[in-house]
Amino acid sequence: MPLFEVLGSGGEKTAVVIDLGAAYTKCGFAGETGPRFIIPSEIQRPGIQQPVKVVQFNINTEELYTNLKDFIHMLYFRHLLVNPRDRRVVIIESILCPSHFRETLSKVFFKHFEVPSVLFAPSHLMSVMTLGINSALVMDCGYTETLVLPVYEGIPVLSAWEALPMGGKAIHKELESLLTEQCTVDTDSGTGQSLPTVLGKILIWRYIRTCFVSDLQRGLKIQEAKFNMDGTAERPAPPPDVDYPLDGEKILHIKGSIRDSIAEMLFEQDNEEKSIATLVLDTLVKCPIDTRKVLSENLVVIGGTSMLPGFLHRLLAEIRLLVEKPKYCDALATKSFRIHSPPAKPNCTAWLGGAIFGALQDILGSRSVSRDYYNQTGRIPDWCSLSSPPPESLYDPGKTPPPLMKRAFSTEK
Ligand SMILES: Nc1ncnc2c1ncn2[C@@H]1O[C@H](COP(=O)(O)OP(=O)(O)OP(=O)(O)O)[C@@H](O)[C@H]1O
Repeated sequence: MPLFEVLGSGGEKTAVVIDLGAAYTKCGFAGETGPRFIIPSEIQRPGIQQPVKVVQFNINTEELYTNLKDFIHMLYFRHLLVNPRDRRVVIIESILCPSHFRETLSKVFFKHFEVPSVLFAPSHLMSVMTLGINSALVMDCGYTETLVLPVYEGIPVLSAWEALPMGGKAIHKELESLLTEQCTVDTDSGTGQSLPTVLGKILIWRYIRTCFVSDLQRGLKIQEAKFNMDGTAERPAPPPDVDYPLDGEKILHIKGSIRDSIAEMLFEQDNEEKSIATLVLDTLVKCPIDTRKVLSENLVVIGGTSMLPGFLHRLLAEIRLLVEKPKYCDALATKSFRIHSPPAKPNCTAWLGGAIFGALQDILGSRSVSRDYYNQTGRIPDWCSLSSPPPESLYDPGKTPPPLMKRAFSTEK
C-alpha cells in the first residue's frame, strides 16, 4: 500500500478509473497523471484461439455479463491489484453506449464485485475537464467511430452530435488487405513471400505506426488519382518503403504508397458528402448561433486514431477549405478554428479527465450511484435521458432515500 495512504487522515482510498474502449481499456487510479495499464479490451477463452471482444453490443445479456465479469476480474486481480470493495469506480463512457451495456456493466460492478459506488462520466465532457475550460467542440476519433459532440458551459449538447463509422477499425481492415495483397516478407528461407504464409495473425496495430496522414494538397491528389478511372490524374511520388522487422529473421516490406494513402479514407467524402472534417462543421451548424464562435475556437481532438502523424494539421486544413464552400459559407459566419493541446496523449485524454474528476472526493461522493441505491432500486439513472423519472420519485414520502448521485455532468455540488 502506498505510504501516503497509510499516513493519510483515514480518508477514502483513491478511486479506480476505467475507460472501457472498443479496442483498448485504460485503467488506473484517480489523481494520477496517466493510466497504469492500457490493455486490449478482450479476453481469452480456453479452447478458442481468437480472443473475445469485451465491448460488443449485439450479444445476449448473459454472455455480455460473463465477458465483462471475467474482464473486470482480470483488471482488478492481474493489473490493478486492489480490492474492488474498497474503492469507488469512475467509468468513462461514450454517449452512444447502449443502455443495456451500461446496465450490465453496473450489475457486474455492484453485484459481483460489490464496489461501493460507480460514476458514469461521459468521455467528451471529461476531456474538456483536462483543459480547465467549460466549452469546447470535442472530436473522438477512436476505434469504431468518430464522434463529435459540443460541450457548452459544462453541458453536452446532445442534440448536435454527429458521428461516422470511420476510425481505427476501418483503417486496420484496409491496411490488412493492402498488406496481404501488395507487401512481401523476406525470411532466411526465401524472399518475396506473402504475409499470410509467414504470419498466422497479422498484428495491424504495429504496422499502422509506419503510416501517416498526407497534407491537404497531396491528399487531394492521391484521392483524385484513386477515383480517376481513365488514369489521367497522376499520383504524387510515394514516400520511401519501410523495411519492418517482424522478428530477428523476417523483414516485412511496407510500400510507401500504402503509408501515405491509408488514412485518406477518413477525409474522403462518402455518398452523403460526409467525412470526419464535415462532422465538425455539421455539428456547428446544429448548435445555437451564439455558441458557434466559442466552440470553433476550442476544438479538442481525442482518440488513438488522431495520433497518426499529420492528423491534426490535415483536419484543420480540411475544415478551413470546407468552410469556404457554399454549403457552410452561407450557414456559418465563424471562420476561425483552433485546436487545443490537452495535457495527455489523445487516447488517454478522457481517462485523465476521469482521473481529475475522481480525485475530487466530495464531488465523487455526491455524484456517484451508491451500492445501497443500486441494491434498492436495481437501476442506474440515465444521465442523458431527460424523460427518466427523477430517482427521488421512486420513494414513498417520508422514507429516506439511500445516498444518491446527482447528474454526472452537473457542476453544482
Ligand atoms: N501511435 C498511434 N498511431 C496511430 N494509431 C494509433 C496509435 N496509437 C493507437 N492508435 C490507434 O488508435 C485506435 C485505438 O484508439 P482508442 O484507444 O482511442 O480506441 P478505443 O477507446 O478503444 O475505441 P473507441 O473510442 O471506439 O471505444 C486503434 O485503432 C489504434 O490502432
